[in-house]
Amino acid sequence: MALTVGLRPLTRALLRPWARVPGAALGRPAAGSGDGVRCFGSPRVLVEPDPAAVGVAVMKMRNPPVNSLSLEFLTELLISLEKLENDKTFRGIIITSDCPGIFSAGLDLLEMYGRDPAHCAEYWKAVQELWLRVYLSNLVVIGAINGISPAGGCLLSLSCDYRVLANNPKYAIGLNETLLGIIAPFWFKDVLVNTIGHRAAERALQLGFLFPPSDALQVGIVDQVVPEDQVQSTARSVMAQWLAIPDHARQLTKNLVRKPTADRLLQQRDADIQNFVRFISRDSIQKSLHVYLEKLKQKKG
Ligand SMILES: CCCC/C=C\CC(=O)SCCNC(=O)CCNC(=O)[C@H](O)C(C)(C)COP(=O)(O)OP(=O)(O)OC[C@H]1O[C@@H](n2cnc3c(N)ncnc32)[C@H](O)[C@@H]1OP(=O)(O)O
Repeated sequence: MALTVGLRPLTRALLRPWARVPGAALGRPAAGSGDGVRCFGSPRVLVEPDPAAVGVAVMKMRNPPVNSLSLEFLTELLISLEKLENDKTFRGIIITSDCPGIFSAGLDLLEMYGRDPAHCAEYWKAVQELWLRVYLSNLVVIGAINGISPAGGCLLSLSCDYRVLANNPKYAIGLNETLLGIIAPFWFKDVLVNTIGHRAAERALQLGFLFPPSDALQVGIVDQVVPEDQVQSTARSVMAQWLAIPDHARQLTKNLVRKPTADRLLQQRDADIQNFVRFISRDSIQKSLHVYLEKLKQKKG
């Protein structure tokens, strides 16, 4: 899949420090790992082969405190995913979090608040890019959702082929954009509609529902809810089932199902960026973000 990234300077800047992280150089055996065992990643994205499953990589997101999807973090995720996609050793990835109780807090509000239009445009391009990369991946992508997953975190989860959520009432998942006074873009909406159906998506989106595990399972925004200590093992068993299907048949079928949705964005990426920049730059939207950020701060104090 040839995707235009437009992130090259940042990508290059990010690649350099990796070489300085012992055992973290992409595609090279890690220090302390056995010969030929690939263990790679970046400061915020830990990627390791699953020791219990051949051809499976576990990608752990580690951008504390809440795995918010900053531009740097998105870029690291993109690079890791691209490397995995190109590494014929791997047929599947399990995406999970290294931040206790939080899968991902979604898009980084500080990338959208008080920023100039050029920054917002670059940021949105990276958000689009991550979605396309995960959604259209040739690999089997399983989400092992071990924490709360609002908005952009939910989109990332919805882009996986299968979602396993830990059964903890704090771990809600959903597209809660309206609660922030912002609007989920059409492609977020499309993915939700594809997953839970039109009527359920209509309610969930307008009301900004964050579904706790039992409701999430009932509405179908996740495929399975399991005790917290079984999330990884369940993801692994599900992966085995998906990997039992010949890759070419599964990949072409995935493409058949997902391409029309992806194409809707691919056909209007620039317009989508411009819409985002126009929308997010409005005074009223900046005020809403300010209020929401203040609420997050006050919650603490
Ligand atoms: C047209 C626009 C389309 C946009 C589409 C998608 C939008 C999004 O994805 S917007 C992001 C939506 N996310 C949320 O609503 C989640 C917000 N966060 C929370 O509810 C809580 O932080 C969370 C439940 C995830 C974790 O709670 P706690 O463990 O109690 O942590 P804190 O709330 O104290 O947060 C720690 C620290 O992180 C900052 N934070 C949290 N979320 C974000 C975020 N999404 N972006 C940037 N920063 C975030 C929070 O403010 C705290 O910062 P400090 O006070 O500086 O420590």
